[in-house]
Amino acid sequence: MRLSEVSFRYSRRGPWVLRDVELSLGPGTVAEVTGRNGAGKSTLLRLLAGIVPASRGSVTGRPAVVGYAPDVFPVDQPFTVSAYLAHLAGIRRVPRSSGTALAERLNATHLLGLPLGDLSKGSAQKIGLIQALLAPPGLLILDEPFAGLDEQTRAELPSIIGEVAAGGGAVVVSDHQNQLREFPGAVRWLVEGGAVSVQDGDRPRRAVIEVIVDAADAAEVEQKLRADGHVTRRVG
Ligand SMILES: Nc1ncnc2c1ncn2[C@@H]1O[C@H](COP(=O)(O)OP(=O)(O)OP(=O)(O)O)[C@@H](O)[C@H]1O
Repeated sequence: MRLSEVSFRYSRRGPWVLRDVELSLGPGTVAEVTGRNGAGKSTLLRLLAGIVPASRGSVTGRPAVVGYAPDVFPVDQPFTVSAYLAHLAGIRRVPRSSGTALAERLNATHLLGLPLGDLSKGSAQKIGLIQALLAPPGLLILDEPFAGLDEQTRAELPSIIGEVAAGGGAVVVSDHQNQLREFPGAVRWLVEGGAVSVQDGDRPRRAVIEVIVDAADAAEVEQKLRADGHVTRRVG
């Protein structure tokens, strides 16, 4: 996917939020978007997701399936969580069980029967994340996903991001707390003064190794690897 000379403003006479942005995003790339409050991180994410069109320039090569979790998930919809996820599963042509499986993984099964309007901010954030992951995304965009989440879900997020990337999806995460700083292979985009600069840093390249362990030890090994900052994924 490529952004060429992209500029954006919210209204015809409004101030430019982003100017002449040049970015490319390959399959399996994880990009962390940083910048001060109001710099334009959410705007850049909306442009990438296709929620808003570029005012000037072009956005090309956007993958067909985009999962987008906004910074504030809109809960003013008259559905229960499970009806909402089932409805979306239908639209995205994935089994209804996808939502339930993700709810289990993200410790959200207790939310399934609740009306969307009754969700707390953190719970709404979780459902926003689940809906973004319902169909395996070619592009996953997470706007400040760490902000409202509980500790357990927060700890799970790097693995989820790693899995999407390992499957060839690109992932863009805005994160002003730099929680992905240590994420192996992530690139950093700094939004500042309307420009987006790619921060190279000395990040090690990512490598994937397969480790086969006794099933009985799997949870313990996984926990140790994660504690050491590695991204793990159960296969089979
Ligand atoms: N819907 C909108 N209409 C008009 N201006 C907007 C809109 N959304 C954001 N802006 C303006 O665009 C600029 C960039 O906002 P944006 O939300 O993209 O920044 P951000 O870096 O994500 O900030 P934060 O870290 O506070 O979420 C700000 O000046 C903001 O006021």
